[in-house]
Amino acid sequence: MKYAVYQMDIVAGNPEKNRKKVKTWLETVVTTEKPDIVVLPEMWTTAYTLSQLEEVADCDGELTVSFLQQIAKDYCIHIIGGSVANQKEGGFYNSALVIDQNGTLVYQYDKIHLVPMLDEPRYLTGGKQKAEVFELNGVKMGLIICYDLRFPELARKLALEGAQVLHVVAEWPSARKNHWKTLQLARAIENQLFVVSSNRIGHYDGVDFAGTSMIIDPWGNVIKTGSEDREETLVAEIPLEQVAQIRKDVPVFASRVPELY
Ligand SMILES: NC(=O)CCC(=O)C(=O)O
Repeated sequence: MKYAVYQMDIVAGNPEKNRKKVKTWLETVVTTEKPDIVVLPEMWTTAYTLSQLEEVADCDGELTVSFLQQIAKDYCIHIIGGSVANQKEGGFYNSALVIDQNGTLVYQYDKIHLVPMLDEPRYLTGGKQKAEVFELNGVKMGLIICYDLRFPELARKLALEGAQVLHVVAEWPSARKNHWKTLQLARAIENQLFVVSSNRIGHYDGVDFAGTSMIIDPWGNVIKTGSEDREETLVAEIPLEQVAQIRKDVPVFASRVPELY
């Protein structure tokens, strides 16, 4: 399975410009790299313009869902569509989207853990649905959003349900960039799966974002990593058979004794 990750800067509060930007990137990357699956960052249509949500948020995933569905069909690619500010059920959510190559919305996940350091609890409602695994090309996968990375029990639940790849879509600040790198490696190693992340670069409202998007194998080897401050595309094939191999060689799932902890 060949990945292309977009480590992008985001135009604050301008969904139209960001959709255009993503469309241009996709048109180029699909032609030059021919990926099976692409990954976008967190809140990529708006950035953290939380005080303007009434004006900039999607309504029930629109317009972004139909925009990504059309692209997925046109280019026959799977899209881990990052997340968008999303107005529904009387609140605003940070909703991540997964669209398959037929244009079907196969999974939507509303961020469960709202991040106090970026004021999310003041403006957003936390997700109420359980996080689940989803399948693309018959491969079980998981998806979490940024601050969720700090909660190992969430990634472990997805791994126990069979996820072989964990996607992390993020707007992680530079102030805590060593946490960003270390926690991604930890989630990959402890759960023996691939971690594929897309983090934004640039700044908004006095916050610098850390970039350093990553593709990590289940041994904790970094296959690809982005810079801290440049827009980039990370491209890599991931050898999925490594997941079964490491789980055989280092059988931590078989060694667990959850009834004692
Ligand atoms: N967008 C986020 O969830 C940021 C998370 C963060 O700043 C942290 O965990 O530290």
